[in-house]
Amino acid sequence: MGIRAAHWDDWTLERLLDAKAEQRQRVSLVVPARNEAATVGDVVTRVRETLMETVDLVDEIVVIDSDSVDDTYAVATSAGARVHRAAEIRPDLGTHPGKGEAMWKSLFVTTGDLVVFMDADLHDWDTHFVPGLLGPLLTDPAVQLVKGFYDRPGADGPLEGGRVTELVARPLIALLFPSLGELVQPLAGEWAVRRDWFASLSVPTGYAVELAALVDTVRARGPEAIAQVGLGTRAHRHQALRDLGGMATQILAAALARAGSAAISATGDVVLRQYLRGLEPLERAVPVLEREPAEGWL
Ligand SMILES: O=c1ccn([C@@H]2O[C@H](COP(=O)(O)OP(=O)(O)O[C@H]3O[C@H](CO)[C@@H](O)[C@H](O)[C@H]3O)[C@@H](O)[C@H]2O)c(=O)[nH]1
Ligand SMILES: O=C(O)[C@H](O)COP(=O)(O)O
Repeated sequence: MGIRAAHWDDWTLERLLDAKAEQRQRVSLVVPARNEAATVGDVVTRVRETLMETVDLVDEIVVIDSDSVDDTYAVATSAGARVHRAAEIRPDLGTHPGKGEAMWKSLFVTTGDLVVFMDADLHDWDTHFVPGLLGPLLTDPAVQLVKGFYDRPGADGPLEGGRVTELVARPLIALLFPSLGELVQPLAGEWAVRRDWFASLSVPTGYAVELAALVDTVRARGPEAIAQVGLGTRAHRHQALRDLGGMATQILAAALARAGSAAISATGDVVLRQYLRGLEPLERAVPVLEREPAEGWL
């Protein structure tokens, strides 16, 4: 059996609420956010109103403020989230920049048996993303990790949007991890996982957290431990191509480390040289560090 695919409305909300109550599962929504004051309030408010206050699907909404220098903390707090600064969570364990770091640290301040991750920069999305991602976890005990997928509309057709997906993640999967080849959006920031499983994984501190979790899950538990759920359409803020170079470097580092490359050290920074014009390089230090499984400290 390969990776199971489903659609978000394959389960009624009532069925998911019943399953959650029967299994006594708690659900945490975790939103890692760095400088997302413009959009994080909407994400928090809509999920709180529809899935926490109207029904009992989500037990807590936790925003992890990832070194923001804007009003992310205040906006998310006003919207009704519990907000933690990543650097202030378990300071004894040190602090690193990055999205994966924020997600790893979230394990120390959340209580959900099931953890749903959502990006904070969404501007075309809906609250059905959350029950959709919970569907396989609440109805199939073999599933450990659920990825969302969606159409990413763009001016030049459906491949537009997802530059790192098309140019880095899919080629890596084809070459090194073909059992993940059925995934429509392997890098989606909207995914859900059983707490115990995520806590058992090594977590890259940067943007490779998604690919690493997929590779480690399929290797340890097989494709039947992963499900993907169609969520409709999603649009987000786009990063500059130059910044995506850092993301691509992190994803390549995590993938090559898992392929056994001795050239990859999971401890330091990689220097990425980019050129705006002429021979003068713009150097950027890209962290490729990984956190050891959180379960050792929980
Ligand atoms: O240091 C950081 C950087 C980003 N974020 C947050 O992480 C989310 C996604 O970041 P973004 O820069 O918008 O990522 P994308 O360019 O959209 O990258 C896609 O691909 C990445 C690689 O798999 C995933 O991590 C992302 O979730 C997915 O949206 C947003 O809420 C950010 O605020 C942090 O919390 N800390
Ligand atoms: O999935 C990706 O490749 C990244 O999120 C970048 O997406 P974008 O090209 O739509 O900005």
